[in-house]
Amino acid sequence: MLRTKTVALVTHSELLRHTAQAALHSEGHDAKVFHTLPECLESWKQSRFDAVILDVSSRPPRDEASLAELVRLVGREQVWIALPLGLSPWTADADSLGLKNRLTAPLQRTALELVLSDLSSPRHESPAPAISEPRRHSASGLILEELGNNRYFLAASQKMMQIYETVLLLAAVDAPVLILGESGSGKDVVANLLHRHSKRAGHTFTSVNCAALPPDLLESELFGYEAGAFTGAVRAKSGKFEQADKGTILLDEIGEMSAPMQAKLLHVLQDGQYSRLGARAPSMADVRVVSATNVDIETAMADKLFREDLYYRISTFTIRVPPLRERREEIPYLVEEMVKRQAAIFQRDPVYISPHILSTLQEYDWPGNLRELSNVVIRLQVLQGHESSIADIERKLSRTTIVEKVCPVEAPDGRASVHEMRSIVKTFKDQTERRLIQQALDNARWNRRQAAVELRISYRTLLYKIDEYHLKETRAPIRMNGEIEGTARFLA
Ligand SMILES: Nc1ncnc2c1ncn2[C@@H]1O[C@H](COP(=O)(O)OP(=O)(O)OP(=O)(O)O)[C@@H](O)[C@H]1O
Repeated sequence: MLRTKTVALVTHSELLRHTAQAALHSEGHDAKVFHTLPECLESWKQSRFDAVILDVSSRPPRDEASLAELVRLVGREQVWIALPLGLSPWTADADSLGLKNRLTAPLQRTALELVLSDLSSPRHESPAPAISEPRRHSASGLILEELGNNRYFLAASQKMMQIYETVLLLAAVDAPVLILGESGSGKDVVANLLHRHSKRAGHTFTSVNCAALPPDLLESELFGYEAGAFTGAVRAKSGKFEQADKGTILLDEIGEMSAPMQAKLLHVLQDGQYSRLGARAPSMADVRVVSATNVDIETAMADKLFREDLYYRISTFTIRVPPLRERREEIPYLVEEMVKRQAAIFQRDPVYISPHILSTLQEYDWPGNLRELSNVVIRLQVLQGHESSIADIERKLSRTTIVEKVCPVEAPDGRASVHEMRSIVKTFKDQTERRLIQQALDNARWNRRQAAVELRISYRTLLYKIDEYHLKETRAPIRMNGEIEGTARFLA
């Protein structure tokens, strides 16, 4: 049976205090919350706890001596430190004390769950160093795998960890895989990972964007051509299927492949043979075919835009990569990794990402997924964490909030028509205008001329607006003697 654990949390954040207590209690554990390290140390002397989480982002006073003492008493393995992204003096303390258990601030509930699952793991029965393996960083619970050319696969959410497990399973079988997901969500990365874990890893991984080329060009790109196969084909050229011999080919954006090309590809997949354009004899294709698309392939089939028989050929297994907005808990880890890599590229220190920026990044919906996130991180690195780097995102976020407030009910098809959008914008404009005018009038104690000057509109316009918005004096008028009507009566 799982033993109840007591986790000490050093934080200044009330929100985290509540989240942590709720998370720990719901799992049947105890939480002790302290504001400072000395308080935590003092309590340890009374009764011990199983782990300490130090939340540095809430800016507790820095206290190296107490931290060192706590680490000595509690044990390095039992201390987790939640560091903000980028450089922080606490990072140096954590380094010098050899603290390997690091979490990313602001702390999330999932991070607490990680600490708990780590506490329940066998390594805590017989303490062993928490040094991360090259691939799995058990302390922070993420998977980070290099794919070459500064590309990597990072998984820190349950959903992406499951994808990683699925990829390992599918890598062992040589069957076609179809990867679905929005643009920029990481389909290419997943295909690459699949290749690297397969027995084909020693051979080429290549990808072809099926939407980028017209059918004829795509055919020669995939299968190659012989000299003289068409005007301009001076020399023979190998195609991607040939170049990827014994390796893996990714047919990216397959959902947008033309009908004639779909028919040709189907033949290749059925017979395992392809022919260079103009060739007399076919060649054998020893290639694993992985396909990817962001098109809704089922709708494409229903609309007769995608062949059903081809679909069944390419989709023995299907992996759905979730959009970033469905795995927001991963954003701090992704940002940290991206910052680290961008800093190395720009030969600068990793930029400090403030908790405010990080929470903004976590709130945003990321229609461009990780590609968009990566661009924002580049901006942050170049502009040294200046908040202007995320001005666009903040604008889009506030726009969403306004629309949600003004039009909380979604249209049946989930979209708002142009007409609805106009009316939303007008409602919002009217509400704001009304509020501003009311405020100016109140400030001017309903002296209309003064309010008009303040609002920089004409007196006539103001009168018109008062009428239009049915504005009324909300304060009691001031009498000539300076007493407010009513108040004077009350006092009397
Ligand atoms: N799990 C991940 N870990 C680290 N980086 C990732 C991950 N997923 C995606 N990326 C990065 O995000 C960017 C977009 O990823 P990728 O090209 O794989 O997306 P995609 O779904 O294939 O996009 P498209 O549909 O536009 O081809 C790349 O820079 C990639 O390295």
